[in-house]
This record gives sequence, C-alpha cells and structure tokens, in this order.
Amino acid sequence: MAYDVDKLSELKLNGYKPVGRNFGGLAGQKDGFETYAIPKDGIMDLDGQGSFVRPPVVDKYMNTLKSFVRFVNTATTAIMERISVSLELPEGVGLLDYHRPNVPSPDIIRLLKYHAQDIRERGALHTPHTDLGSLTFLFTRQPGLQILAPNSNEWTWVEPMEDCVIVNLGDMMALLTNDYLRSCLHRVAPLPGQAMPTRYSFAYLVRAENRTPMTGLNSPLIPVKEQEEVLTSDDWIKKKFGVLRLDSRKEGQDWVLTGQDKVLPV
Ligand SMILES: O=C(O)CCC(=O)C(=O)O
Ligand SMILES: [Fe+2]
Repeated sequence: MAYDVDKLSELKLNGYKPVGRNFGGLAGQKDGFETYAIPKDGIMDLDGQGSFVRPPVVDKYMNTLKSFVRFVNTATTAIMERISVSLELPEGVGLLDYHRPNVPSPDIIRLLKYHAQDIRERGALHTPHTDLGSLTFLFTRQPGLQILAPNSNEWTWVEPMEDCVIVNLGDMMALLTNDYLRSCLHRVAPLPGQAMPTRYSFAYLVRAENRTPMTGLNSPLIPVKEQEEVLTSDDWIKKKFGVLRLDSRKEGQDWVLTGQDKVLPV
C-alpha cells in the first residue's frame, strides 16, 4: 500500500491507516475508520522534513496547510499561556518552553473518515481513548463525538457548533502536571437509534517537542510524584501506539489507552 503510516514513519506522523488496524470499540473487534496523517515538521520544513513523502493532493494544498498550522500554533500559544498562569508555573520551565511553534515536534494533522455501519451492528467505531499529545483541535460538522466526564458512567454527546472548534486536553498535559489536569476520555459512536453514517472530521494534534521529559512541571499546585522511570515524549508516543495496535486490551494497559485506570463503563 502506498503511503502506509506504519511504514513511512516510526512515530506514525505521515501517511495512511486503513480501516481495522487499531483495537476497536467493540469487544473482539477492530476500529471502523481510516485516517491520513500529515506532519507539522514536513509542512513547515523543520528538521529537514520539507521533502516528506506525500501524494499530489497534499502537495497541492501545502500553502493552505502552512496557514492552518500557523493558526493552530497561535491558538496553542494563547491556551498554554493561560494554563501556565493558572498553574503558577515559573518562567523558563513551563508549557510554552516545550511547545515552541518553530521547533520540531511530532504534531500532526489527522484526517478521519468513519465508515457507515448498519443499525444491527451498532457500536463505537472509535474505541474509548484519550489523545496522547497535549492539545487536540477537532473540526467536524457531524455529531458522533462523546466524552465520559470524571466520576460519571454515562457518555455525553459533544455537539459540533458552527464556526467552533472542539479542544481536548491530552495525556501529555496529565503527565506534565502529574494528573492535576486530566486528559479527556472520548469515543465516536452512532446517535441513539440510528445507524452510523459516513462521517468526516479532522484534527490538529499538538504534542510536546521531541524528548520532553514526561513528568510534572515545577509548580506549587502540581503534586510531587515518585517515578521509577521518566519517559520522553517520543517514548510515550511509541508506548501508546503499541497498545492501540494490539488485538485485545491486556490487563493493566487500560491506563495507556484511556489515561485512567478502570474508568470504562461495562
Ligand atoms: O472524529 C472525532 O470526532 C474524534 C477523533 C479522535 O478522537 C481522534 O482522532 O483522536
Ligand atoms: Fe481522540
């Protein structure tokens, strides 16, 4: 297969994932969506990645992609600034220092297409998960996204709104704050009583710069945590993908997929 994401880049930053390659939303099943990833470093020509392998259609929209990355970077900086103030982070060792727009990082744009599903096969096409990065900017006009709020057993629908983008916190925010901030558990499912239609969405996934230590930042609000091993951001990404690509979820790996232990309703 041309442009296979598992062959083009170790951190799965570039290329196509067909339906059914990830662990699925239903017991013993696989996922029901295809994706195409486009790397920030390639779009912005960082780290010598400007000539990344890509099909002509991606090439054609390179200027649009560049403006889109700049737009999201501006929003990211504003959000990180606000969160840094709220967390009382000292200058120089904060979130902004690990999310510098012009420095290489494993950020991607992810295009998603969910496949239609017969009403008799109803299930979540996207297994419940948290996003592995810092922030997710999600763009869609179609419903289907659900979140599981902390201490709740019920999935809540997140309705898309005109001219709005949905922003999630991902695992890296939990790791950088020793769980003071939590990553948002979500999935994509058909609406009640309806079959799943073909659904399109796209996301910009903000991730901390390569080799960022995934441990709590220095703040009076962030609890101190004893850690046997501090992963770097690249290793965290590899670990999460290792679990996503499994055929079944093994005991003790819930946390990697969902960011939290034993939270999934049965
Ligand atoms: O399509 C959506 O609404 C959610 C996508 C998503 O969760 C993801 O790409 O990680
Ligand atoms: Fe997600």
